[in-house]
Amino acid sequence: MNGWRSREIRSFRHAFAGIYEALRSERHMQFHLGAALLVIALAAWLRLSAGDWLWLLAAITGVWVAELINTAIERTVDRISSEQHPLAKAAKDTAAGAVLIAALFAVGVGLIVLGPPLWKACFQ
Ligand SMILES: Nc1ncnc2c1ncn2[C@@H]1O[C@H](COP(=O)(O)OP(=O)(O)OP(=O)(O)O)[C@@H](O)[C@H]1O
Repeated sequence: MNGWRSREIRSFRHAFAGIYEALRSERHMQFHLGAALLVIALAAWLRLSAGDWLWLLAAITGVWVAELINTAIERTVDRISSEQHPLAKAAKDTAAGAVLIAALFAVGVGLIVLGPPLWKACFQ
């Protein structure tokens, strides 16, 4: 039981270390953190419904997961070789494409969910 628990704690520690490392080294991750905090603050200020919160949290999670996987793929490709190769380019570009799709989804959700109540709060 104790062994199982310490293994679980170690896994959590490794996962948090990965998130910290990505945040420390990737300026895109820092931007995503700032954007997520801003969106959460706005959602709290606008007192959005539980359904709206779910859309926002899904969008934030999607971007973070895509960016973390993108970072892992970049690191793996760089670890294998620093030589220029079309497959290395394809791997990195495809991973970047995943981030782009998640980010576009997040922008869409932000406009649909935050746009109308924000407009109302600011201009009506
Ligand atoms: N080994 C390689 N072989 C061929 N093309 C590469 C290679 N490494 C990077 N590239 C090309 O350069 C682009 C930028 O790669 P890089 O590793 O600098 O990531 P990045 O765009 O700086 O990402 P981030 O800003 O998130 O760190 C890649 O998307 C790819 O098109």
